[in-house]
Amino acid sequence: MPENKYSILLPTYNEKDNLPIIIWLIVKYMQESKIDYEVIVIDDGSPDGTLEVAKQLQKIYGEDRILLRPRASKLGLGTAYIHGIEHASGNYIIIMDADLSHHPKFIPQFIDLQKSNNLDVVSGTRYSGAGGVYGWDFKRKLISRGANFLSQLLLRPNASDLTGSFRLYKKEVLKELISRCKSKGYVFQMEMIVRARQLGYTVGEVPISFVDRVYGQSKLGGSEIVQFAKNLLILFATT
Ligand SMILES: Nc1nc2c(ncn2[C@@H]2O[C@H](COP(=O)(O)OP(=O)(O)O[C@H]3O[C@H](CO)[C@@H](O)[C@H](O)[C@@H]3O)[C@@H](O)[C@H]2O)c(=O)[nH]1
Repeated sequence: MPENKYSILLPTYNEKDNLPIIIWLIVKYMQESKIDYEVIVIDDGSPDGTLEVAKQLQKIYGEDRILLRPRASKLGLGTAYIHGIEHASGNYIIIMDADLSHHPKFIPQFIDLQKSNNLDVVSGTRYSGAGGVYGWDFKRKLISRGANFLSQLLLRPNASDLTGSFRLYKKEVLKELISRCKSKGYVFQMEMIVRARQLGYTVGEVPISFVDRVYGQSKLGGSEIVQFAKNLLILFATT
């Protein structure tokens, strides 16, 4: 049987300070665990020069390990994932934020859990077991908890962290889920898990520590929250 390969998708928008650290950590943990991998950076025309930094990192770690799949302008997180998957050569896809809130040390744990249970999806959870959130102010914690509570109530997905985005998928499963998901914005992450459950795919969870970014800014604003509430209700009505 051919060896497994893991394609790690890193969507970036203004992450020039975080990118060298996250990529260094990914390389470290993948090498230590002897896991075959590639990192795909999907930068959306970041004005801070993220792509130039990514090009330097490609020179350091090699073009077979660090792939650049930039787009000219900010087209959003959901379509960035789709763009990355189109270029992924791995049979497994790992999706994570590039801002250091998702620590690469959890990747081998995701892989171990997937392998030992042949799971279709492994989702990082901040709201179960040893999982947690560090560095958020009260308002941001309330938004995240509120969003999770509301979605648990409406969708009953049997998953403890619906809004998180640190996940591992079998590539074929991810492609099918994407083809069925209609949500845009932050609700997209949620719909992926809901659809996975509906289609009978197996979902496991790994508790993760989510640490708020030190460099740069979150792209979550008031309009995203309003959009989230609207899209959640649409998802509720259509599932
Ligand atoms: N290519 C691309 N990347 C983007 C874009 N918008 C954001 N990103 C990248 O996507 C990652 C997450 O973006 P943030 O803006 O830092 O996310 P957040 O508001 O902190 O939200 C996080 O938490 C949410 C809920 O807990 C999650 O739902 C969300 O996916 C993310 O993990 C970062 O790597 C960021 O650079 C975009 O339009 N295009």
